[in-house]
Amino acid sequence: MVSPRHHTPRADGVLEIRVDVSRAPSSSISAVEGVGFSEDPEDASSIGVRGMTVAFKDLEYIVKNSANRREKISLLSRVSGCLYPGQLTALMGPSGSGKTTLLDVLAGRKTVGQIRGDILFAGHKPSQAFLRRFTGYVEQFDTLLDNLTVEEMLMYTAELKCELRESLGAKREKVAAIIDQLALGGCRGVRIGNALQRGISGGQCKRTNIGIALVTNPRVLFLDEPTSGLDSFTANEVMIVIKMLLKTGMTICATIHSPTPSCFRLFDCMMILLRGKVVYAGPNGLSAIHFFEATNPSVPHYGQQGVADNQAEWIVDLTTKAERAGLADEFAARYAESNLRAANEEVLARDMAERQVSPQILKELRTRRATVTPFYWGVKTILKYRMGRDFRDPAYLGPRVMDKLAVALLLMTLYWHIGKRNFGPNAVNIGAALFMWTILPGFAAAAYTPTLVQERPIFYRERSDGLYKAVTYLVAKLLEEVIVALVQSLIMSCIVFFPLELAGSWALFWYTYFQTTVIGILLAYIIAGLSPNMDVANGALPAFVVIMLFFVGLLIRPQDQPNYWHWFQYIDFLHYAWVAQMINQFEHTQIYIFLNLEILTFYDLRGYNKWAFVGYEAIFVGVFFIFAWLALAFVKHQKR
Ligand SMILES: Nc1ncnc2c1ncn2[C@@H]1O[C@H](COP(=O)(O)OP(=O)(O)OP(=O)(O)O)[C@@H](O)[C@H]1O
Repeated sequence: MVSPRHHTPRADGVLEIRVDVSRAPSSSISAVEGVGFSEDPEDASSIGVRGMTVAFKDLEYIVKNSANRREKISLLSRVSGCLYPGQLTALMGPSGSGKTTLLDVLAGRKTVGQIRGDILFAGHKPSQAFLRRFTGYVEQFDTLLDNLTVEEMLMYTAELKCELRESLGAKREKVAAIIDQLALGGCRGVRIGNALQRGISGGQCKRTNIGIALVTNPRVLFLDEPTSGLDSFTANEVMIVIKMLLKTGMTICATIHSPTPSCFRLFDCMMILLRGKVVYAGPNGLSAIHFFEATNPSVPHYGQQGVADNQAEWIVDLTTKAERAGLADEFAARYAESNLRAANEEVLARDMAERQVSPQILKELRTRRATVTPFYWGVKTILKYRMGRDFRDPAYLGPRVMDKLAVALLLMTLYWHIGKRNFGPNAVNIGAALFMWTILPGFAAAAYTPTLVQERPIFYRERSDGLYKAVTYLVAKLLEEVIVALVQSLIMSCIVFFPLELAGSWALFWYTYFQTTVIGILLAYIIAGLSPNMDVANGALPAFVVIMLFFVGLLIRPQDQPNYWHWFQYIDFLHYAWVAQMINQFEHTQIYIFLNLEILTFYDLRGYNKWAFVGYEAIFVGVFFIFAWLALAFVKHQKR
């Protein structure tokens, strides 16, 4: 895109665009006057700059039309342009014009659709891992962990995103510098909070999100509506902070809908889209206004009475009205035929040419590793920052402990000393008590779905940022739950086993319950991973558990089940758990129930090894773990 430094206003106020291609940013050293930004880190380190030219040509983005799934539509049409180091570029246009779509395409964040055209970073096609590791993307909506303070959130990201060889001290210094740079010092120790429990302000949230993107010193920073939802003062404050980042030579591109005049002035260049087509690409401000006035004689003149009297408003008014009047194609055609476009194309041709870059940059551009920290480090860091806070949060512990405690107390009081009354019909009651004890972790698994479903935007953002792999997140979440389950199961099994005076091994009684809880957690993760939202998860989990209850063995004996349902008991982990508990209870007694049938014989369980059933159930831990991983890693609910 022709940079502002290549424009001169004429005496009559009309912008004359003089392109000196030989001086336009094009090679490894950009020719932005007076700045001398470099794409070579060796040079960069000496002058502290890190930008990179992003050139894109004839971009098309094709998706299935959501209004008619049999039809395909193009949301971007032949979009070409360039982003330069040390420059702040605005992507403007009315709502729905394709700004976020273009930003996502450039940043490699699209998960659906087909992209055509070329996108080059420093003249080279980047790997997907490069985009995750060396570019920053600030989403429109905040994706922060509300339990952490601002400083913890940044340290958490730094520990997951920076190379292990960087010391903790160096990461702390980096975070301190970011806090300073983003003027977050006043709230560094304040909890981020959420809509219900207020923490930091909206502007501080936005700056914390920017801080997260800055942790690894990105070469290119993409921001989606960085000022949306902020009052004009806070919006200006955030934009000034972004503008300051240009000092490092970073390449920055932000979508912006209706900027305040002060925000608008901070942009160096802009690209305006209408219905996915470029209608202007060039310097910001008067240059754009003069372009529209010169190419569309019918547009109201800037400064004319009754017309918006600030540049940003004039441009927003013009483009929005043009879009609503169905003039998007006409505006796009005028840009396509303009000298400005021809000049832009000439500069772009230079920017697209493959250039020599340092081996270090080439290595970055070709990297295949989006995540730099190893699996164990990821698990440790997630637990370090999240677990302590969660364990102190009653809203976290409550659903994991209280429901089980209530049922355990009910079992204790309802079946008090039942194990002592070892006669016929009472054995059926003992079997029922063991049944309730066995199925409790199945129903209680409902407590584990919300965390995964609600955290999904954060999980997707952190994965896109290359913080960890799906398996790291899964193991960390599971370990955190397993610690609670371990303590909870030890207490509950004592509350139930001893007051009921049950027979057999307490270890089996406890361990089977604990193992069933772990399988329940994994089942909840599978369902959370497959469900598009909480409503589906809430409906699916109890439905699945209820189906499993029928095949546990108590409600209908396996030998009485019709052949076509017989297979189900083998995939019902609760069946194995209950059988193990029943054998544990009755293997050394001979209690006769209906028709003088001994209880284990009645259920066809006599002669089996109880620990074998514990072992069969253990297979579900492995199988469900794999399913949970597949669901988290490959089922994409984010369609962008
Ligand atoms: N699958 C789809 N089928 C049809 N239209 C779609 C599809 N996906 C996106 N769109 C449309 O593409 C357009 C571009 O969306 P995008 O989010 O990029 O707009 P935007 O300019 O960023 O808008 P805003 O300023 O409101 O965020 C919108 O009009 C949207 O409705």
